[in-house]
Amino acid sequence: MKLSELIQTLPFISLTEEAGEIEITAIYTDSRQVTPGSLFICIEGFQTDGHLYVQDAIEKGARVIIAEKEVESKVPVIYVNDSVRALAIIASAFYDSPTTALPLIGITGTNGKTTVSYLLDAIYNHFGKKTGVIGTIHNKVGERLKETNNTTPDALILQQLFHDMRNSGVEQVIMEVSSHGLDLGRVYGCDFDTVIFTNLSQDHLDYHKNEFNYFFAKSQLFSRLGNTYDGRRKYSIINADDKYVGMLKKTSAFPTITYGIDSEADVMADDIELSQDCTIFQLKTPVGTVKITSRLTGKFNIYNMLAAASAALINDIPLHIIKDTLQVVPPIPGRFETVDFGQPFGVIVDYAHTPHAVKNILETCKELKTGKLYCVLGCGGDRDPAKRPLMAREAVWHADYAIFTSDNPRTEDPRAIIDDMVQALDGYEQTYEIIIDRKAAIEKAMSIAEAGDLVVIAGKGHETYQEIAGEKYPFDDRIVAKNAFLNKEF
Ligand SMILES: CC(=O)N[C@H]1[C@@H](OP(=O)(O)OP(=O)(O)OC[C@H]2O[C@@H](n3ccc(=O)[nH]c3=O)[C@H](O)[C@@H]2O)O[C@H](CO)[C@@H](O)[C@@H]1O[C@H](C)C(=O)N[C@@H](C)C(=O)N[C@H](CCC(=O)O)C(=O)O
Ligand SMILES: Nc1ncnc2c1ncn2[C@@H]1O[C@H](COP(=O)(O)OP(=O)(O)OP(=O)(O)O)[C@@H](O)[C@H]1O
Ligand SMILES: N[C@H](CCC[C@H](N)C(=O)O)C(=O)O
Ligand SMILES: [Mg+2]
Repeated sequence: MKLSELIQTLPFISLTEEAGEIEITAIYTDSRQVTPGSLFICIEGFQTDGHLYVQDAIEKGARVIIAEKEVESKVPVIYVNDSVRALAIIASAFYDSPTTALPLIGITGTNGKTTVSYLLDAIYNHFGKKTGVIGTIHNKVGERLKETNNTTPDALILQQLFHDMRNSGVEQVIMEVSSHGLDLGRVYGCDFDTVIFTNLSQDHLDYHKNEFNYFFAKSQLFSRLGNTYDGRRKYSIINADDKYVGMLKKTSAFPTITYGIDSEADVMADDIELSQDCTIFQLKTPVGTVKITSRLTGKFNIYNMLAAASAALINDIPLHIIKDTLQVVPPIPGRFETVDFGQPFGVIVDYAHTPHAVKNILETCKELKTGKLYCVLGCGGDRDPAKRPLMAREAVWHADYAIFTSDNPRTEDPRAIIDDMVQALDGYEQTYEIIIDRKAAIEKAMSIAEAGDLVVIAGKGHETYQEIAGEKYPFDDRIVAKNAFLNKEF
């Protein structure tokens, strides 16, 4: 594509006629990947600054540089005031604005995004639509799975994915939109049709600094709905039981549908029965009421089902398809995943990594066990330290006994993370212990649990690695628990 076409919507750019004719073969933000004939965009990051790698990019064949700060270059440089926004505009243009031709659902909120995306994927597939999914566990184009580093990838990867989806005949895209994704401009240029809010509670304060900024980042998904008034039907779907419902309704540029259990809402759940392996409730919608028996457990999963059902209904998926799907959809990997290897007690692996999620999972489990409730829990390194004591407090408040251990320490000292967790647990010393090594902590829980007890292994869910001192090692809570039990002597 010609450079002049790629940058035509960037403000205040003047190009010589000759430069405008340059054919751009690819776009990169990482100099290490640059190929001949490409355009390199300098992005200032958290670890380093893309402006430092201009020479590297040129040596590898970059023909044009986009920069925010002055750089030395023998090839044309286009200066912009916001490289991240320029990246989104250029990537969208390079890949022919794929989201204008792809119905796009965006899901945001502290907890539940992955679960809602799985549910919607299953509903759309059951309805016969080919889907694309972008989220924490993987990205998916039809049946093809692609690995991912981020819940919401940067604009370049996103537009490449959308392009791939459009070329592969995807009819519906379902995407998790993280607060980082919104705040760091990764979703500039995405034309959302339906946006969903699950809930908001404490997380990521290391990045956002306070809850208002965190909320503001999330709320952008709702104001961003208003990008185009081209006749496409657009809706926001909001949790009526969350304290932010009022503010989000005001922010939303298009009609709002609410869902809830306690507050009056358009889509509601009633007559709820929870057990360890199923959930029963009446799904009440403006087009009828149906009874749902789902394999997803926990009150919080009813909210996830309501969110998915609301988004599907408003997009004309018949209620019977929604019901049939919710009845058969299997538990989401690492989300309230029951691990059964013949042991006489229950084991649940769950991705709870916020105070609210730890509280929810343990409150649900309290109702489901007949014996004691154990919780194995750690907190991630290089992530919001403010949530650590709150997560630990929820664990000792709601479990009979907690074992505090490592999650992904990343670049932090594992012991220091646990010290942060236990700093405000005076008076609870008899109800927890510390075992830094996660495998040993799980083994301990497996060795003390007895018939009727329930062990919740929280924080890592589906993850198949543990990141220690910047290195990723194979680690899967489900396998470690199983091996610990099978090697156990009774
Ligand atoms: C803190 C953060 O968000 N970092 C993201 C960021 O990386 P960074 O800022 O560290 O990048 P950097 O290493 O400083 O590099 C700056 C620039 O120089 C370039 N560079 C670098 C070296 C070189 O030799 N040549 C070169 O050109 C890089 O390609 C980059 O363009 O840009 C990368 C590419 O887009 C992201 O993958 C990376 O996410 C990291 C992996 C991360 O852990 N992010 C977390 C905090 C995150 O975003 N989480 C959210 C929410 C999760 C949830 O709750 O669901 C998510 O959406 O994943
Ligand atoms: N609707 C909900 N309300 C509160 N907690 C929930 C809800 N749904 C899931 N959880 C809890 O949060 C954990 C993570 O769920 P899920 O992966 O669906 O959320 P997410 O928003 O995608 O998280 P992440 O931001 O890390 O990707 C679950 O394992 C469960 O403990
Ligand atoms: N998306 C979340 C995942 C946290 C999972 C937990 N296992 C950790 O490593 O902290 C984050 O990046 O904050
Ligand atoms: Mg997720």
